[in-house]
Amino acid sequence: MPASYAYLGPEGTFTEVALRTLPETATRELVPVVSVPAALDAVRGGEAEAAFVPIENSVEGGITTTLDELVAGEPLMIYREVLLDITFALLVRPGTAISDIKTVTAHPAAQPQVRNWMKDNLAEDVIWESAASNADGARLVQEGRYDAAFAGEFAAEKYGLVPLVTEIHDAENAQTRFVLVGKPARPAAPTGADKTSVVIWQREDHPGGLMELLQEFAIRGVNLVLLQSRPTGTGIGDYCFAIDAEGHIADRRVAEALMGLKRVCPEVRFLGSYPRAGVAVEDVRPPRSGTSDGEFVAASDWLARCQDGRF
Ligand SMILES: O=C(O)C(=O)Cc1ccccc1
Repeated sequence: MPASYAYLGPEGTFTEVALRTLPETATRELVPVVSVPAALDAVRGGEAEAAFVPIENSVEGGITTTLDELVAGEPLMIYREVLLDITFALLVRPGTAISDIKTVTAHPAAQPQVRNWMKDNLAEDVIWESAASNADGARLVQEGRYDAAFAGEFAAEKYGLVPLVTEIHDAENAQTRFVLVGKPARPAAPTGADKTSVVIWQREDHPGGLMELLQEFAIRGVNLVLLQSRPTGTGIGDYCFAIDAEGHIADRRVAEALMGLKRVCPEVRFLGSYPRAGVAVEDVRPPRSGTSDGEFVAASDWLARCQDGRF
């Protein structure tokens, strides 16, 4: 049996479309599961080699279920990311007119991307209910549970539906980011256009606390591309921070920043270093003066010589 990747299903999700862009899926069995936690549990339980799940969208920010699952429980690591342009279609059973629509459904992350369109085009009292995924919403329309679903146009045929309206997106260029997650192992070698994800916990609430943590990146010239606070669940005001930084853990400036955080945070969870989707190596900004690998190595060599009295 080939190794399997579990993904947020059922068949026909944006997640599946994004997953199929990864060349290695040609040799994997792709298994749709009902939720993000189910996909990650399949990895934790050893039933799947990896899970593929949405993690961030350009309109609303983080997909909190995914972040919360990665923050807690048995550690997992991100190995790949995929960016997908998202535009919705309004899927209905054949014969449904727009004026017949009393109930609609989709994944909660779809709502902010279709809210204005709904206001302008559907009845004022239309009822929205969340589905486990956009394709699951389509399946529920097929079953007659709702009148319409926002989903990818490609999902229509699978569920015997028709796209009544296509190209629905309140924000131009809306994208969703998906990640391939597995059990911890050595990250792939740097490609030159990489990203490192970590979750950090603050020691205790104090003035400038977050700034002190961010400083570990800033002084080493490491650029951040995501900062998301999540409640730890231990009390009001207790937060951890999910951070994506440019660079790879094999880069000295990133490694030194992580060591700096490890010294001052009660917990640092390394979530992986992996190639950055949509960024070519030639587009990566060169390290700020004084933060290249060569400069870090030269500085530690110099220190060793001082400690030896060999200068
Ligand atoms: O993959 C899907 O279809 C999902 O349900 C997750 C999702 C939700 C909103 C935008 C992109 C992906």
